[in-house]
Amino acid sequence: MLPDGVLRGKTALVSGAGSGIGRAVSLRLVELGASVVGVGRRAERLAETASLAGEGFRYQALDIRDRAAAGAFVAGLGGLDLLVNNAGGQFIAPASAISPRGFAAVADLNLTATASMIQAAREGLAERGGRVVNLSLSAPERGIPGLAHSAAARAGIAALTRTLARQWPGIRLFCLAPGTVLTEGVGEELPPEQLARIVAKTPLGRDTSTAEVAEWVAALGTGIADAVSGSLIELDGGSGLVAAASLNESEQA
Ligand SMILES: CCC/C=C/C(=O)SCCNC(=O)CCNC(=O)[C@H](O)C(C)(C)COP(=O)([O-])OP(=O)([O-])OC[C@H]1O[C@@H](n2cnc3c(N)ncnc32)[C@H](O)[C@@H]1OP(=O)([O-])[O-]
Ligand SMILES: NC(=O)C1=CN([C@@H]2O[C@H](COP(=O)(O)OP(=O)(O)OC[C@H]3O[C@@H](n4cnc5c(N)ncnc54)[C@H](OP(=O)(O)O)[C@@H]3O)[C@@H](O)[C@H]2O)C=CC1
Repeated sequence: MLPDGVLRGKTALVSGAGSGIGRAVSLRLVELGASVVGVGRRAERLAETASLAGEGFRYQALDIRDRAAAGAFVAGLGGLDLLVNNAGGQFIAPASAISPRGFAAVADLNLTATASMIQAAREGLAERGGRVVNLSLSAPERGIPGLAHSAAARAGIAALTRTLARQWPGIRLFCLAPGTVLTEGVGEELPPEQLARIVAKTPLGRDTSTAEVAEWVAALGTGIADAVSGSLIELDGGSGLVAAASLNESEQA
């Protein structure tokens, strides 16, 4: 789809590069010519991505919630063309079963640590007219039963994305919100029958592939996206138009 070599000379940082969407994004960016730095907590998963990517990908084991280490690492990279905040996740639970610590853990990963990554990369991105792509959830503002903590955090990132798009016009920022992407990670959270039911309810009756997410991330790193900033782009088969999926058996808990 995108022309060969369109990202040649560009440097990208991808969090959560050792699995699922983050791995697919990293491989595609390298294929299009970018130099990619991948981070995540598990070095062995990052090493697997490196063996698939070959030259053009290097990695560092890093917990993005460790503000000091993450900040120093990101700032040490210098000029950056693309920051992909893909590391994220949550546990599925009724709102009434989410303890304050559970809420804080999910908010920390998906909101505060992600915001710190953007802050740490700001100078390096500004030098190069860089871009930030924040992976989000489809329709967080419409509410997602089962994901009260994560929906709140991702709605926060959407608001941050819009605010920074106004305050930092030298950097373009986007939220990219897949609906259901059948990764190992989502498979650990939900059984296949429930995932199939969620997918069947989308207007397009389909899931989103990791390759499709990767192509959008790559496109947002090119001139195609020059006229856009602050937007939430939903790659969700239209599911957010009808209602965000409920991940709890009962919506009232
Ligand atoms: C269609 C779907 C769309 C979405 C797709 C995807 O995102 S795909 C990606 C899919 N992959 C993922 O999302 C990644 C998987 N998720 C994770 O890695 C982790 O949940 C985490 C990083 C979000 C938090 O990790 P952490 O190490 O910081 O947390 P910790 O272990 O230290 O616990 C802190 C608090 O949380 C509480 N708590 C924990 N679990 C549950 C539960 N099930 N129930 C209730 N509560 C739970 C725990 O009890 C404790 O509170 P307490 O008892 O002290 O009051
Ligand atoms: N799959 C889906 O249907 C959807 C996914 N998303 C979002 O897309 C993103 C990728 O999801 P997916 O690939 O499916 O799932 P994964 O669970 O495979 O991806 C999450 C990645 O984040 C990394 N990560 C988690 N916590 C941290 C941390 N504290 N510091 C650094 N890295 C961390 C994990 O690596 P490690 O454990 O080694 O640190 C892992 O590589 C997530 O934000 C997810 O919520 C959004 C909508 C739908």
